[in-house]
Amino acid sequence: MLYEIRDLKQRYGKGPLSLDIAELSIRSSGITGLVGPNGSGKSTLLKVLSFLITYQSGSIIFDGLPSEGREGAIRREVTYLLQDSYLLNRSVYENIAYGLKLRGDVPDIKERVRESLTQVGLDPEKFAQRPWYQLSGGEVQRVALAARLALRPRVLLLDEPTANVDEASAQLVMEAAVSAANEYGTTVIVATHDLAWLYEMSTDVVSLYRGRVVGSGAENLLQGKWRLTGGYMVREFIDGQAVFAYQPQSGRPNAAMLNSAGVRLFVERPDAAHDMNIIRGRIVQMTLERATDSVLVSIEVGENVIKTRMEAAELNRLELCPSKMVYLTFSYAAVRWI
Ligand SMILES: Nc1ncnc2c1ncn2[C@@H]1O[C@H](COP(=O)(O)OP(=O)(O)OP(=O)(O)O)[C@@H](O)[C@H]1O
Repeated sequence: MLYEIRDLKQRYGKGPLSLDIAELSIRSSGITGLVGPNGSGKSTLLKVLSFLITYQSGSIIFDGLPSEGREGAIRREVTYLLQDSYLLNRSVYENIAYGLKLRGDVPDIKERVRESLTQVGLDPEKFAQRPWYQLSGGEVQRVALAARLALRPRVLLLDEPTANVDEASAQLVMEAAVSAANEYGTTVIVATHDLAWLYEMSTDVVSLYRGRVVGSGAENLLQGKWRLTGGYMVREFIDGQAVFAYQPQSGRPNAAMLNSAGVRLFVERPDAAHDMNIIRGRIVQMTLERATDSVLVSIEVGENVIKTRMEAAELNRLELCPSKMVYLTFSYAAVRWI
């Protein structure tokens, strides 16, 4: 494991806790996707992992040793790419060479710049001497990534790296990050809403909600208005369908998680069963998931998307494909309160 976090609490000023993580491990050379609604703490966690901000309590073990007192040294091994990158007011070449020159330990800077430009899909002959203002938004983001890859970082932290770039650039950014993990053993951690990152590229997924780690990604967050009716919790969707769950044991329910493992799909309406939800939805996406080698199926139900994993053979047997209507079943007990 590269990071081992225990009992970490972080808040900005006198505000509420923005991170409250009992335990989280991030393995070396993997691609970890961070997922969660806006404000759930993804960017804050990236900043903590890069030691750019401090936390109030808890501990982080980095590479087997406590991080306390080593923050400066760790910061040199970690590099951080934001959603919108800024380049120095110089050529592409100078932007990438800058960090290498600061380090002073790279014998062939020219070659390293060429390699990293090629890695992000930019032809060095065409791009190296271009000034920054002759680049598109997607190219700026790729040059910024190339500048980080050139450093061969131990850890590459990416915060919504493909949110504001064209589709081709987004694909190249993803591929470059994956190749850094595979070729140089870089540990990649990416905060994103992009399902392709999360389920095609990631080897691990961490789900955050209100600063806490609530699962490993394929859980479904059923936010919104739940009401208590006849001893059950009920959540109505805009299409008139409703989902039932047992009441939480204690405390006020915030949001509900439905683990994808509890969801089954049928083409024909299955028979009703005791304390079992049966709802209808449309398949909107199917993604081969690298980490598990199964297929993640996303089904739209009212204003929600519910995800479930299936074996490819089972998908073929049921002849499922995007746009097909299906029935989903899950027991009332499959809904967990967080
Ligand atoms: N500099 C700051 N000062 C005060 N509060 C902050 C600061 N940055 C973030 N927060 C708060 O910390 C919480 C977590 O925010 P964070 O940006 O980490 O979430 P996020 O999951 O990255 O959200 P998004 O997907 O919108 O980027 C939020 O409640 C946010 O308002």
